[in-house]
Amino acid sequence: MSDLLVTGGRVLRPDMTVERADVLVDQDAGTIEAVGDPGGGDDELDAEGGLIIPGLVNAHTHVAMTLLRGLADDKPLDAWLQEDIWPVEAELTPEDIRVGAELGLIEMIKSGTTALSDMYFEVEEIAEAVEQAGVRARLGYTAVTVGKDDEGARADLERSLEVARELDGAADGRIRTTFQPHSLTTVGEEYLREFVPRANEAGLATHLHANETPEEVAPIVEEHGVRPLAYAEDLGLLAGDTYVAHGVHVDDSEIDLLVETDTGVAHCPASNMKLASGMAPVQDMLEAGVTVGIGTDGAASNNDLDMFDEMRDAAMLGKLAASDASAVDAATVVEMATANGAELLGFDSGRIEVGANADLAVLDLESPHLTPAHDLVSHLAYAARGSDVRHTVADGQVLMRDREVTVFDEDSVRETAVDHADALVDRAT
Ligand SMILES: N[C@@H](CCSC[C@H]1O[C@@H](n2cnc3c(=O)[nH]cnc32)[C@H](O)[C@@H]1O)C(=O)O
Ligand SMILES: [Zn+2]
Repeated sequence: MSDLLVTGGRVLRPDMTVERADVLVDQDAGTIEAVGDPGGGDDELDAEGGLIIPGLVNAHTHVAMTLLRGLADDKPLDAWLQEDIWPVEAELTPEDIRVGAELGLIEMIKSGTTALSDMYFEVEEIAEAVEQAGVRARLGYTAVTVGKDDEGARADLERSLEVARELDGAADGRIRTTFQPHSLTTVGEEYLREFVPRANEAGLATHLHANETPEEVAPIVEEHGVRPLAYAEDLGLLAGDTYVAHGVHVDDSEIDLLVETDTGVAHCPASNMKLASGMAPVQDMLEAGVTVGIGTDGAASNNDLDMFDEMRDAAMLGKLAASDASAVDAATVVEMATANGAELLGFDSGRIEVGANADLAVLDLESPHLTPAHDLVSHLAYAARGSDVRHTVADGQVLMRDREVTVFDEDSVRETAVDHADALVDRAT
């Protein structure tokens, strides 16, 4: 048996208290063996002057979109997707997606993220990158039917079912999957009526974009006479193990539906601000009992994958949306980015506790911007940055030690990514 002792630091416990403790990791089982003063350990990680926190969970992203970072900014969702993003994505090769995913995963590991929920295509490439990265992921193939003929539309949805079935449990169980209709407006009703019941019968979890912009809500209300999530429920989309990305424009009846159907929300504050999509009623959803996690969305609408940024954005935007400075407080955003995200993704992670998955990060506290340390939970939400992470561990394995990523050759991935991004833009323009 091999053990890893994370030693000399303080630990953030599930009840949001901080105590001085070491964490002993069972590397074979990939779980936390002891918290306190267990001693031992075949290997050690120095957490002196640091804080051990659960690895952050990015509940909604498109990890390979790192190659499109900074390519098209300052536009609303529809124009951004149709005029800029989709034409370039049409030129993406499997190799592009592989290196884009590797780059994104390196960025995540370097900012303390140990699990992600991803929506994209060429998912086999993303799965291989995730396997190498050592993190956990919910992956899937995203189906779009608008602009496709019947054959193309069906093939896309079949692919989404097939990928969800085939990749589930890959990478020793670190990879789980979801069925992924892109959204309620980009997949036609006839297709949703046919394929959603099939996904439910196969016991697949479902992840889709919903209620992101007013422009997406209006046509659904016009055509079906009901709010988008009522339409989704009618389609059977909320019957299974489902979570929706965004959930910005949800009314009280839809919040009730989310609670009744136990449907979670991946809140993406930076993307919602950047595309001017709107302000999600996060405090209302949390008070009603909805499980709300936090996601960065893709790097082209953020423009980074740093979950510390995202926690701060979630707190700030949540207060503004509620016109209440006490809304979406520091402890709440930390819980959203850890335990809630893990619950959405279905991983036994997101907390430093004996028996839980050994997914954790060690944060360096000895920096001017984290001094003094009146309240470390406040620092996590409002002052810390991804670059403060010293070590990252997932499934008991060290993915970054003293800021050195151990699972990829960072420089080589960065160089390859630049070449692929340049060639991609040349092809697309
Ligand atoms: N199979 C599809 C690919 C869809 S992947 C998932 C898509 O979601 C897009 N995307 C990224 N961010 C957002 C968002 O905030 N809302 C909706 N779509 C987004 C992303 O660019 C990508 O095209 C096809 O053939 O077009
Ligand atoms: Zn998205």
